[in-house]
Amino acid sequence: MKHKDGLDTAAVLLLLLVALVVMIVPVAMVSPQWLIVPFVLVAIALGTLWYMRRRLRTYVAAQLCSTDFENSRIQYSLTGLPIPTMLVADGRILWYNTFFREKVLQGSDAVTRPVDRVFPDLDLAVCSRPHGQDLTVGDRRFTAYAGSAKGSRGASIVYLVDDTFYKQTLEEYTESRPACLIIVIDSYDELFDDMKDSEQAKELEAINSLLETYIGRSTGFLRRVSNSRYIAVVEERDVRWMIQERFDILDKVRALHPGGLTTLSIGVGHGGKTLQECHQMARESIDIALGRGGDQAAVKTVDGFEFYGGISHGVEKRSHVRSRIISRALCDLIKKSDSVIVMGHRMSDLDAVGSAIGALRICKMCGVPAVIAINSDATLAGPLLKTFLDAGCGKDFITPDQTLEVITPNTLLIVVDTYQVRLLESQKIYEKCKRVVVIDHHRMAVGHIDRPLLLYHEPYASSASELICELLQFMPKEGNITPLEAQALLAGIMLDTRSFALHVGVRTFEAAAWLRSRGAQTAETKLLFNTSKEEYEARAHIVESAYIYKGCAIALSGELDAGMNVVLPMAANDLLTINGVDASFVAVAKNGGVNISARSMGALNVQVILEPLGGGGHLMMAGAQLQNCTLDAAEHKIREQIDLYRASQAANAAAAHIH
Ligand SMILES: Nc1ncnc2c1ncn2[C@@H]1O[C@@H]2COP(=O)(O)O[C@H]3[C@@H](O)[C@H](n4cnc5c(N)ncnc54)O[C@@H]3COP(=O)(O)O[C@H]2[C@H]1O
Ligand SMILES: [Mn+2]
Repeated sequence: MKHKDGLDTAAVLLLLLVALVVMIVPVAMVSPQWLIVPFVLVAIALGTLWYMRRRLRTYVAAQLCSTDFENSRIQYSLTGLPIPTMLVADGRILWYNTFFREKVLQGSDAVTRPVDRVFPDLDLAVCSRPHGQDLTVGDRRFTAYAGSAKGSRGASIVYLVDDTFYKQTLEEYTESRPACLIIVIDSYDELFDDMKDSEQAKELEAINSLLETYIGRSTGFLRRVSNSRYIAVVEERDVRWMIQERFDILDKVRALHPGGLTTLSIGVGHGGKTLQECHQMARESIDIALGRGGDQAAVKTVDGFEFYGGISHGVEKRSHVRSRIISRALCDLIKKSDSVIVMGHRMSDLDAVGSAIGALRICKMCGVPAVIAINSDATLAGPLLKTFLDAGCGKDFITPDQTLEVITPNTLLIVVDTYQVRLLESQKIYEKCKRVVVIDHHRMAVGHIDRPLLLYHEPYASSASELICELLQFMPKEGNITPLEAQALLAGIMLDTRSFALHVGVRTFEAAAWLRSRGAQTAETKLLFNTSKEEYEARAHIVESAYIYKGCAIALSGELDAGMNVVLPMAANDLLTINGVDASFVAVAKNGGVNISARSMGALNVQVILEPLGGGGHLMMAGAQLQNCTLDAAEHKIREQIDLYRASQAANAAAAHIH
């Protein structure tokens, strides 16, 4: 019936056309003004054609795609093929078989229509490749293959293989891969110890119901496995939205208390081959999340770790018992060694050298030969080193290369004040020493020393010197540190706490009091921080040039004279004393790169801000060294990270407001 309509229309149109031609010639000759009539008629004809194009197409399709093929062997061979097939020429659809009409076009017609209108995603060039092209039409999924049709010039044949089932299955497979989450309530014991049972129950119920709703959104389940620990097994699709929402459960739990008392840490393992592997990855992730101070999510991926959150202060969580155990274990390890090398981070500072001196004392008390490996020409602790050299302790300090000859398989390396391989004073020593101990207080970051024999890592301690003090206090009184050594350790603590202003806990004062009892003089210690007049001037100059951006002081400076490195961190400290400054960033050009020192009063986490730039450190003290970078680029990067940080802070405040 439809086809007949099409035929009628065509006949009518043809008649109209003939009538037109017959009319135009005499009219044009006699009275040209009447030419308007044929033009109107042409317009009507075209309009009708446009209006009827659908039916016309159906008609043409019926003519072309019918089952009689007097003229085409291609069509003949393709019609019987049980695969949807079409012929395309000059970007238009020329022909298709009945399967195509039914399966792909759902019974409608598309002959003569442009291919890119009917299938906007179809790319013939891509289809011609061996793997074809993925094509979605309606709710069906196809793979389209194309080839040139022999015998019909320039035309291509397009086959569509309907693999909806396989593609959906594959998608479902990837989406439903297992993933594991380990969730820990940070400082659970400290938090719940002083609470009444009823308060505990209320607190737990709030956390539980938040967690249950969160995991309830997923396809998986949640189990509490110990007082402070939960395990959730979910699917890849869930991890995706969790990452997309940047684990906002952290914010919700933090918002339970105005002061952010309750926080969570989450370790995520996904993408592993088995559930077991994912669980292992989640365990590694939670370790690093806790090692960085908690209140954050760590996700282990193939390329390493990614971190989300982590904007609040950690809660101090240490015990004397642990220090005693570590102290004994360290002594055992030292006594089992032929020799010990103590080493800090590159560009050693008072804390690195001070804690190294303390560690050296432990070795001496264990009766094992030991040295400190240090580059005395690249140090920020010049005055301290000089004091020791003047006191006749020169043989305790040797350059890293000199130690290489004496290293045996039984040499112990004690790394202090850093946990990162790339920041070590000497990579060579690290590579050569099989047995390593790490004593550090920095938040853990990617690229840390792998599997040390012993790890004394307390992100809540003020300094490495404080940690060493704790260990020394469990050693016998006789033969313990000398007054000069006590001074070195005190200097280390004072440096990292900015003279007891920041990051001090009860334990810091305990350590300082003990050092005092061992003969450390505060006034003399303070002298170790003195600088030359030139350094003082350079520092004042940098401070002068600073400007405030979103509550952060930013100062830039060209290259400083050699040996003036200490000016950079000192200027950053100075800037913090300005009213209304939450954090300071000082960037100084150095050997074609830029060194950055950042300090904060605690309202901002400068570690989080500098980590994307390849730096790190602490909540209140961080640094970064950018290679091949101009000052302008460094400034831009710093401001970019401040923007991001401030934005996430604002988002957090909003979340806290809702609760
Ligand atoms: N690429 C990177 N990746 C990961 N972490 C990185 C890093 N670059 C720097 N850091 C960390 O950031 C912290 C701050 O470094 P910054 O050089 O500003 O500041 C250092 C040091 O330059 C500064 N300093 C040294 N002598 C000083 C003095 N006489 N007066 C004032 N400050 C001094 O005291 C700070 C001691 O900080 P601390 O050793 O605990 O921790 C350091 C360092 O370990
Ligand atoms: Mn240090």
